[in-house]
Amino acid sequence: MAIEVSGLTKRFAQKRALDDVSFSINAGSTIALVGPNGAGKTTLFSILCGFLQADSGNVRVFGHTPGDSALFGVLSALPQDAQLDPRFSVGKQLTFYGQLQGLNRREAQHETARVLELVDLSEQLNAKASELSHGMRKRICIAQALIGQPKIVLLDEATAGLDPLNAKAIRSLIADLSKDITFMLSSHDLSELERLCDTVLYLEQGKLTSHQRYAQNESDTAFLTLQVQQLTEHMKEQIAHLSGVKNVRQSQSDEFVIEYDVSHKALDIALLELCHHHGWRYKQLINGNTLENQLFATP
Ligand SMILES: Nc1ncnc2c1ncn2[C@@H]1O[C@H](COP(=O)(O)OP(=O)(O)OP(=O)(O)O)[C@@H](O)[C@H]1O
Repeated sequence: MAIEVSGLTKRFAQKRALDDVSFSINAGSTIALVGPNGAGKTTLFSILCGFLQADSGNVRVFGHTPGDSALFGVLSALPQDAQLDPRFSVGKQLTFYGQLQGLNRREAQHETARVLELVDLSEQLNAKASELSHGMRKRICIAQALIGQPKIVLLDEATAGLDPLNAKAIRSLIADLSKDITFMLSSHDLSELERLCDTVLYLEQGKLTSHQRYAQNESDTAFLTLQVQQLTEHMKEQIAHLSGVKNVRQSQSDEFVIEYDVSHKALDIALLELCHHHGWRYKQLINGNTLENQLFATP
């Protein structure tokens, strides 16, 4: 088990930042930590890293108490407000960080080259952090979190404020590395999380209100999400009449979530034919039920 948390509570004065939180995560999972501002995500990260002490409850990371020296180099984190020192070169800072992890100078330099290549910034080895763009600095901070080949990496808002290309580069890197590393990602970008993660922890006012494996389907039910340009009368009823459809729910003003029997594999085609037949203009047809719809479904 990568992470086991039971009855975790953390207070700041009267405020319960985490309130009796329990969950467990298998090694190899990619976990989304979701929740509104102030929900307790950063507090949870800080406790897992050993930066903050819990008031009560039990927390284990690969069987160890957070902060235990056995987790040195095993767990690493990118804090939300991670900063590089503007005065020193990227290479110097990453090498220093590697040495702090117990590598000798040569090993640390080698490791610096490896992680810079991972984030596609090898040419910036001698650049000072102050000379880099925001996106580059963020990628360097991610490189720093990967030094020493950790088994679990916590990334708090790794792609916040990045342009689409930089964000995509980081997502691909996480997807590539997730075969060997357990990632826990906090983000407000649900579409990003649903592409990367197989498990979702949803925190709200310090409470874990949802802990689900985001496997699209392990039952005989599948989902399609249809977004249309404009809703027309009886659209919902007409979709519901298609063979295999179990339920149709309007999730947004222009969106339906269609639950259907998984044996009706050609329902997507039938749906597109129905759109064509009625002249409905659709924006997109998504295979599955979006994370947003799963978390914020209105009954
Ligand atoms: N050092 C602190 N002192 C006092 N209160 C704190 C402290 N750190 C966090 N809190 C409070 O604990 C609650 C949880 O904060 P936390 O930063 O963990 O939320 P978050 O989910 O990470 O929010 P965001 O999405 O805005 O980053 C908030 O009400 C916050 O005000």
